Amino acid sequence: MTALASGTFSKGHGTGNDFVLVADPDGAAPLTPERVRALADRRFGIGGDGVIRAVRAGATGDAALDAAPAGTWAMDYWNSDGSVSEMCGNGVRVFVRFLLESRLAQLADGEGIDIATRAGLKRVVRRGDRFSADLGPFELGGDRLVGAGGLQVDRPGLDVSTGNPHVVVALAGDDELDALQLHEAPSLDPAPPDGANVEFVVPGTIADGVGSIRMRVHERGSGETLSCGTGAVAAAMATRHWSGDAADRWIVDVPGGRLEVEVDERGHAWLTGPAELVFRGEGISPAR
Ligand SMILES: N[C@@H](CCC[C@H](N)C(=O)O)C(=O)O
Repeated sequence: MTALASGTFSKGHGTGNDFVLVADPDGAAPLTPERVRALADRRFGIGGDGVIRAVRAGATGDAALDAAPAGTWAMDYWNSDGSVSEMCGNGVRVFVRFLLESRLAQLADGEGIDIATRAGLKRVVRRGDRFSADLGPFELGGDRLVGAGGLQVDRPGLDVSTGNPHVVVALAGDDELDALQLHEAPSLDPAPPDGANVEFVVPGTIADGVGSIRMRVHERGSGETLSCGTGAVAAAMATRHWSGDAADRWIVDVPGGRLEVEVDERGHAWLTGPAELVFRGEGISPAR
């Protein structure tokens, strides 16, 4: 078991999707899979669905992040199992909150900042205590069969890319959603080459141009989580597609709270919701 190394960290979450955040502006302390697993461990470490390093583009040691203009803040996102992902919608909003609270950036209400991610530059705008992220254009793909604990028969799922891969499955109603057992990863046939996050949704009503859905998610690299921002966008955009593009605004209720998704005139999907920091701490060296 790799113990925690010394250094300060923050713990934050967006609708219960929780992260350990560390600042490493000059890229002096790159993350490793072992260190990420130790930090994210809920019993032997701090605990989180993911670990995020704040580092300046040009110093990240990762070609996809270093492609951004030098000096841009880069979100080096890792899943709790020690794998990296291209993008995290809740993470990028919590990341900006972390930059502000750590005085690494300043944003007045309504102002935005570009953040480098492995899926390209993402603009995050402060709206009071809430943060909106422009996740850019999304892409709908083909179908694949999805099986999961509690589902009587496999269902078709729609591939959606929001920079990272998702498969969205529509269920018949709340009973079916509540009966799902997601401690094991859903089966995907055919299996996507890089794995996928899987969202199960129950479409609700559409009124006055606003649709609503309930969602549960099994995340690639983290298991079932209370929320997934890119997953909420994927779920809303799949449901929008199934509805014949009946609404551009969607309310997404997840076990950890509520997120909003809106498609703008350029076809970009915006994700809005809370971003909280809950504590800051000091790691203790294993040599102590
Ligand atoms: N929870 C995140 C997504 C994190 C990455 C995901 N598990 C993956 O591997 O793609 C979100 O809020 O988007």
